[in-house]
Amino acid sequence: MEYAIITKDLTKYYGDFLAVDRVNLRVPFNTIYGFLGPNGAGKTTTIRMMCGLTNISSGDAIVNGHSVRKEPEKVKASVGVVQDISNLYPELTCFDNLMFSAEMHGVPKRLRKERVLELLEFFDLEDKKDEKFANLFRGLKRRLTIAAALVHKPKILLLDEPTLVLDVKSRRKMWALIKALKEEDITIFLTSHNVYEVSHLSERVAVINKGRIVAEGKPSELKRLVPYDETIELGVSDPKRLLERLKGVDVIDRAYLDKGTLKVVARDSLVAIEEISQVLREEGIDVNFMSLRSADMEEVFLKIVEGEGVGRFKQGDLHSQEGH
Ligand SMILES: Nc1ncnc2c1ncn2[C@@H]1O[C@H](COP(=O)(O)OP(=O)(O)OP(=O)(O)O)[C@@H](O)[C@H]1O
Repeated sequence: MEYAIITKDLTKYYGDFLAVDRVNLRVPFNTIYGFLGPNGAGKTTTIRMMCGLTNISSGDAIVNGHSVRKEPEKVKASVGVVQDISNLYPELTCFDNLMFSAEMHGVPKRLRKERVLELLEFFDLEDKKDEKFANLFRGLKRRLTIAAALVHKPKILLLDEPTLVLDVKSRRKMWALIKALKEEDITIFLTSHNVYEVSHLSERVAVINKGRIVAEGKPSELKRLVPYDETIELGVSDPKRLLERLKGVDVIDRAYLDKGTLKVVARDSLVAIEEISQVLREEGIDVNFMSLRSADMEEVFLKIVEGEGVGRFKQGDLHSQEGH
């Protein structure tokens, strides 16, 4: 099988500090590949090495068939990269930002406008064309930043924490866009520290902790290891009444009371929140708090390290892929 990205003992030292330790990954073409890890695990550093934004200390990455060490220019032409901080200009309009990005990426002048309009349409930003980047809401800013990384039609998109600090709705919109990009034959390598997000979006997942890959496999294998469902947590004036009313709601899988807090697990949390809000209004129940949480990374690592029900989802599985 041909791979979009192969890393071979990819390693990074910052001075004496080992930030990424012999990482070996294989990302097939036309997949969404999730790279999961807590803060400081080495996700950003790995992405930056993959596209030549930071030097590799040892090992190499082969991206779209090109070695980052030997052919960095070919790698740069093959990838779009979106880091957590946007590189766009606040005072420029969306259109001008994309035009400038097209120029920077070497898109021939005669093709730029057409490409930019195409991207504005794809990212549902046509009505923001003449709006300054600074005036956009966060979710739209993130969308435009991704659009800017795609001006040169790269085959591979590296996305660093694409939904960090987005609200629930913007996050869902971003997920839909990421899936739509895959349909355009773009391979997506995305980092996240959100277990639910990575499991929901990706076809394969690698887990990194303290610079080392601790597990690799399919999300279903990860799910066996850690229950990563999102839970809606509610503090309300009449939890029993609310619980009773939620029993017949189709999208809700489980609802239960835990020390006075109502916990709800649903197939689609966003739809469930809308349904719950409706019931709250109808019943005149007051809300003290409502939050959404998924399994945190600490739980994930404890389970992986303890080897609880690890099954095939292990570092070893990574090597067994090579035979296929
Ligand atoms: N320029 C640098 N100089 C020294 N140490 C660095 C540098 N950049 C990152 N590090 C360290 O390397 C480790 C990995 O950082 P990295 O940013 O790659 O992690 P991450 O998984 O992306 O985390 P986050 O989600 O917090 O960005 C961290 O311990 C970080 O403090």
